[in-house]
Amino acid sequence: MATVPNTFWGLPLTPFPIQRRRNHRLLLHRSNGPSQFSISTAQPFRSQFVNCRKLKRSVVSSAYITGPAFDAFVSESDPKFEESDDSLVAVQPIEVIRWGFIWKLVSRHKLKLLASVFSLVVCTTCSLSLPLLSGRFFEVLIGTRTDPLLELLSKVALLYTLEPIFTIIYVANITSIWEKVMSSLRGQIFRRVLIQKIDFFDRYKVGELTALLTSDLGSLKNIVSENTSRDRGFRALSEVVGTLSLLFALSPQLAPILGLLILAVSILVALFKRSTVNVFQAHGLVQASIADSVTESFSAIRTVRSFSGEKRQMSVFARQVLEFESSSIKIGTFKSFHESVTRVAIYISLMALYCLGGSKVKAGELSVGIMASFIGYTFTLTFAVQGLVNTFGDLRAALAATERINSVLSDAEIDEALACSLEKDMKQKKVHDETLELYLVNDSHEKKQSTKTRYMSTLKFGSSVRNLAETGDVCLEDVDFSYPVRPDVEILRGLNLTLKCGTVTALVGPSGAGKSTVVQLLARFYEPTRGRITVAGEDLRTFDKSEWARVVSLVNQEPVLFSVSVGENIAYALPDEYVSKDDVVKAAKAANAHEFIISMPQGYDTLVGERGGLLSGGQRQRIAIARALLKNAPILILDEATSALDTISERLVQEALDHLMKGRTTLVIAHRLSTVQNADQIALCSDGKIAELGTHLELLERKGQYASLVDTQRLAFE
Ligand SMILES: Nc1ncnc2c1ncn2[C@@H]1O[C@H](COP(=O)(O)OP(=O)(O)OP(=O)(O)O)[C@@H](O)[C@H]1O
Repeated sequence: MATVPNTFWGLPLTPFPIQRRRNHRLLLHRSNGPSQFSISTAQPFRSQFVNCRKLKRSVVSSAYITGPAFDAFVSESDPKFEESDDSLVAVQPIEVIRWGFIWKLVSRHKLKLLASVFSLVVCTTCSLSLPLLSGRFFEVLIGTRTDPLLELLSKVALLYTLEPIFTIIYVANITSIWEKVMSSLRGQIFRRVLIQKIDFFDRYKVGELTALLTSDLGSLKNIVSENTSRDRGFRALSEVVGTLSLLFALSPQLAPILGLLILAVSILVALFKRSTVNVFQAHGLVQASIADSVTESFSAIRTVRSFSGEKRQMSVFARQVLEFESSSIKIGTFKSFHESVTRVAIYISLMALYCLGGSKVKAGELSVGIMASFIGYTFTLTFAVQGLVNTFGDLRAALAATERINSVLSDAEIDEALACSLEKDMKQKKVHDETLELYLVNDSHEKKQSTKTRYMSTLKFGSSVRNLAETGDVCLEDVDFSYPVRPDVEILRGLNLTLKCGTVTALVGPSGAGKSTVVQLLARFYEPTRGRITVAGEDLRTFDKSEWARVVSLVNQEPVLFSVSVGENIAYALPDEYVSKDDVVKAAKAANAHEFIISMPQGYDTLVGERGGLLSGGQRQRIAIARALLKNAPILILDEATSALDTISERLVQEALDHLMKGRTTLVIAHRLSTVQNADQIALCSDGKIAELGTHLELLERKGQYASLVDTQRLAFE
């Protein structure tokens, strides 16, 4: 990684408008300095897509289509529906956390694994040798054994020295392996959430999704990180196995007693495991809802304040905390009950050992030393078994959490077109950031992967998408649409609309008519349930999704900014490319944003706060416009601001928008008369279709819905 001094964004200055620099293998990273970014040169990605070249090419004429199979407009053949084997594989859900996958991640660290196993064996051998030596020591003291005391003591001292040293080696290695596995899993889960279809985000709350990556994954992490001590996890398991083997070797008559003890405890563990599944699952859900409630309260703090809603939020939070409390108490009760029963079983076994072992010693069938060792081993076994019980409790919680993660992130909900685009981008090394190595684990079902890759090979991307978008009309043809969360409510019904290349189309209509829905379809957040969208006559679904995102700029009424600096927010226009400070400044100037940016304390380095909360509405708008200018996409979708901007701010925003719209195929959800009047065509959306289409004067003359909207000022005209 090299740091480029004296430049704000790190690259030589380039003329505006911004040219897309596909050859640069550079990415921005925030460095410590106030006004410079360090640049990482591209690291070659270890390709996870080894199957790509081996693909059958028999279906290259097909395209990957995420819409319904019955779409009569899709002329090209689609392997998803042609090849029954592959299609079956494609719809089988693959769990994001599978034991096979975890093992694959663990086995990447063979040396550390070997060191862990070796140190575990040494630690266990040391621990298990001590009761044996104690028995001998006892026999030497009472004179039944003649071993030199010093030799015995030095053996004990050696064990006391080795055990802590190998404990360090064991804990350090196993922790390091597991933390790396957890990082990969975190990455996989985050990626899996990111590539879900948009309606997934309509169904799950942010808090619930956050909980998957925090508390749920935390439970999985605890299986190892909370179980590295002597009386937990693998060490406990190895001590149980080792102790039992030693006991059987020392006294085959007494060992079954302790064997019974283990059996009793194991049965209890199994019963505990079965009885607590639901309790742990419910506990996880309550925990997630607490996270959700906190996120919601704090992110909507201004709304809470404005309604004096603090008491209500406190009451909602308190209800959830009390639920959490009662579920935690329930779990505690289960644990305590289980612990007591386990202890009773152990005490009974110990009593049996004292009685039986004592009588054998008295009868001369067992030496005092072995009996003493037995008592020592019984305690070792007691602690180890108890530790195992606790580990099983953690395992239970981890299994419940894993089940929750898998059920939420079933890959049936993945936006396959987006997933394919992302994979292709990484395959073609368009994304250059060594931190992304975290995601380069081939977790896919191989057969499914090859099906996906075949789809990928048929998508239009790169310059072909850009050329089509720059030269062709965008047409919505007979589009029907229902939101997946409400499939029975038809929002669009046979909507037809052509956005002529390089012109401005104003979309107007009453609230709830479906204007924003049209925008969401054009942005490909959703796919039409019937009909199609074409660009220069080509079905949009045959386009690579990421490439489509690169040729469309969306500017919302209330743009959301990231909680980074102003400059970084503008540079987000080209997230995978290197952006020079000059490019950013030019875009900001064209968006009438430069003056207010440089008047801020740290200029372009000023942080904008969460969701841009430290800026005014007009400033946020202008930064969003600068971002769109920098993106320089040929298609522009604009939701005009209705918020009460002051006159100066509104003029500045309007000028910036005029600049932005120039020469682009633009769809604007229009709220201002000036925008509507200046548009090349006006489309009136009503009842899920375009009811009227024409220029301002044409539509006024028609004296239809548009004319009455203008009369009643319901377009929020100036
Ligand atoms: N994510 C969603 N899931 C389910 N239904 C939705 C979703 N978004 C919008 N709707 C519904 O779709 C219908 C059309 O909404 P849309 O936002 O497209 O209207 P609009 O014309 O843009 O309205 P406005 O001018 O008030 O913004 C509404 O009835 C709305 O409730």
